[in-house]
Amino acid sequence: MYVKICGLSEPEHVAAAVEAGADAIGFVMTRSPRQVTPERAAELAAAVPDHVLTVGVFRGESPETVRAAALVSGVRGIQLHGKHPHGDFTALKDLGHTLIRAVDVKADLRCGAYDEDLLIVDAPHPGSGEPWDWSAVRGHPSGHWILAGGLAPSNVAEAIAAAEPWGVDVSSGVELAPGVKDSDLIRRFITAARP
Ligand SMILES: O=C(O)c1ccccc1NCC(=O)[C@H](O)[C@H](O)COP(=O)(O)O
Repeated sequence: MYVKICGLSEPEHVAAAVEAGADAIGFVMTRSPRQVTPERAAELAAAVPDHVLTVGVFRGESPETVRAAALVSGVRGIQLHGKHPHGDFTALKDLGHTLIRAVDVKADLRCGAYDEDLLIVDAPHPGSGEPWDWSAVRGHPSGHWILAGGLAPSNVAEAIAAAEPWGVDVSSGVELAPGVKDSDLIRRFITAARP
């Protein structure tokens, strides 16, 4: 089970996620309680070993803005939320980054339909921590797809059983308050996702 921990902003939580076995960690570089600047993301990403994918998270920015932030931060993955057209993915392809399309269940659920490498199927409000009917997506996405939205240590096993994803992604469920991560919750989430 591929596990991504999103919305990190402190070195201790980056270290906890890496040590606990996260496959990917996300730095939110769009409006959010978890927003970090590209420069701060660069500091955090510098401590991450190569086997863990560092991801910049964006929503609605132009490809030019995303490209600049990705290059300053040094992340190796780009996650686009919202109604980004296919052309935005095409415009970023030459970077060679792992491209991630993040959508809700009503979108095109074929991973690769927008030339992306990974697909995240999320709640309608990303980063809200709101659970949704994960079983509704079961059997619909194709390829490497990641379930997100309202996941937590207490429910991630249930969500995996309901949706049968390739991976899982969490933010609010490993926080004490919006934007305040907790190392113990990060460890518990990863253990629960990979029993
Ligand atoms: O985290 C945010 O605040 C955010 C804001 C704008 C776009 C995306 C955002 N987060 C993206 C993520 O990858 C979250 O991990 C994902 O939406 C799940 O969030 P949660 O329900 O809080 O676990």
